[in-house]
Amino acid sequence: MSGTQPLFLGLDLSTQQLKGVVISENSVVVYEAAVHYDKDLPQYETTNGAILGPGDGEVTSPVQMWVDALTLLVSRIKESGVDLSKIQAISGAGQQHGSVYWSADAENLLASLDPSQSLSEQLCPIAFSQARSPIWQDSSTSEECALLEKEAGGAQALTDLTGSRAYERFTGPQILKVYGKQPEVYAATARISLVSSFVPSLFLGRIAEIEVSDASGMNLTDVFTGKWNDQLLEACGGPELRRKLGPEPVPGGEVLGSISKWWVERWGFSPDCLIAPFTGDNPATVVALSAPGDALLSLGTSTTLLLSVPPTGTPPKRFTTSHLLSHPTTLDAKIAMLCYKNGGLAREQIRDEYASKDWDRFNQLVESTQPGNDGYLGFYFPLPEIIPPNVQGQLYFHHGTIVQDLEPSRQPRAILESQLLSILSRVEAILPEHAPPLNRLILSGGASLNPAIQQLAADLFSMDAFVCETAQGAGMGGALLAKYSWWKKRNGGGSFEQMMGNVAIGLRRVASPRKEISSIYHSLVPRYRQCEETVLQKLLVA
Ligand SMILES: Nc1ncnc2c1ncn2[C@@H]1O[C@H](COP(=O)(O)OP(=O)(O)O)[C@@H](O)[C@H]1O
Ligand SMILES: O=C(CO)[C@@H](O)[C@H](O)COP(=O)(O)O
Repeated sequence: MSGTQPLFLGLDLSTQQLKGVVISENSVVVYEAAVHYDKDLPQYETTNGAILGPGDGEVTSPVQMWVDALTLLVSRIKESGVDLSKIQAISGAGQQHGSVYWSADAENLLASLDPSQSLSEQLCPIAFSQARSPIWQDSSTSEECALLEKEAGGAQALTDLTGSRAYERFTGPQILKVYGKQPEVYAATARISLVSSFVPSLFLGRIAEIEVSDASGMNLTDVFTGKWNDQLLEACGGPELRRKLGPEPVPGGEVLGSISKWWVERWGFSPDCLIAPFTGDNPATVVALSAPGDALLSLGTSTTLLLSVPPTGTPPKRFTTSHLLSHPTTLDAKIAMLCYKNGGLAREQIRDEYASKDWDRFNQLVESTQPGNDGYLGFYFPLPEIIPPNVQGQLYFHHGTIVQDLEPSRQPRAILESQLLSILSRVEAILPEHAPPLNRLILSGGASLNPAIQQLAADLFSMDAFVCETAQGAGMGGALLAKYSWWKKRNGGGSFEQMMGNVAIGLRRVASPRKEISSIYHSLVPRYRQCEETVLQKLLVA
């Protein structure tokens, strides 16, 4: 497959799957594949890629499952006919915030991998001081968040410095929990990786540097310089944390090194294949699919709204209710983000309960009801939510008054409308003053190919909605970052935009807003806000 031309591999180790996108030099998708953790690796007994508990709010994933997923994915890519020796560079993305704890043996083991044995056999469990990694769905660190905000001088002060107030899922509070509550694990931990720096470590044969944009989801860096902040490091892990995290974060598109011998000898990769830093799945999607003026709605396990903030002389405002992230390839640019935990899985629960576990039936019900749902609104938070923080449960309203029940046929529309109205009610506030007005809605992630969701999103945000040729926006971003590292090495430098040149990633318009329906949604925002106030009073869990 793909003749003699150079290929680039982008991986995305996300919540439910590990995905891979192979692109050609002109950025066309040559092959995509995925390993679904629950289905393909059932021995790890995950549900939607994760394990809940044993502690309250704890959510983890087995590190060995991710190691096995990587080799299974590479075997699928190879079996499909892709010539692995043509892959010039590998980069990718990881679900944000999750952390991997390496033991003191890890560096040596990674450096001396034996091609006659599997990665899993050689690394698991000995290379890790914790067999399970806390992931972004974890909400067990409220105590640590309060401590960190106090240390930083309050929630706003921490937000001004790092781009976010302390969030339970952010890696700083997660590390503080290990430091404070499992001192023996902390002491046995030589290095800590993000999910995004864990995967390139397996390719490099050494522990990889953390990438600057994903580092800004830790509450440990200055969002403007991209550097570790000593006060925050000390607060989350004492004097040893700097060493455990490794060097200062690196920008995307750098060359970290070449692929290790294990991959060359066992799989047939070229010894010259470059390994570039992986970033977070959300920043990777921004890099691949959007520009300032786009609202990017990622509909994966989480639902996230991402805005690319162009460089400017004035630093953008930081809000305690949203995130500002460093940008993977442009130090002065930023990414504004809203993230919801109850996204895809909450929609799936409604599909299973009221639409016979079938998306077509779900869509029929959406289409058989009217925009605005005749005054009904539903709020759905099976897991403790991020926005609004720490609410859990379900609540229905009719014209702003709580009602006990909602007809089954109205449920699919109710969940879509309330999830998206939550974003609409916030998006204006997080758009920085100097950013261009929003004029395109880009959809990505598993639900982005659903036509009922496409139309409802276009109507609700009053923008044309577009999708990419692949729903794997983060994998595509990874592949482009891989190509960028290769291109930059060949050209002796240059920006990501220069590398992209005139080759725009193909976006297809899938829905256009209908004016009369958009105005119904806009008029619903005050009512939505009023109901959300009630939700905060009734469903707050912490
Ligand atoms: N036709 C569809 N309509 C709505 N949602 C869908 C559809 N197909 C898949 N999904 C959703 O996509 C989600 C997975 O998306 P994906 O972007 O792969 O997630 P992640 O990257 O977090 O692993 C699933 O939870 C599923 O609910
Ligand atoms: O926590 C966040 C962002 O802050 C999540 O968006 C994770 O990055 C997981 O992403 P998906 O697996 O849902 O794409």
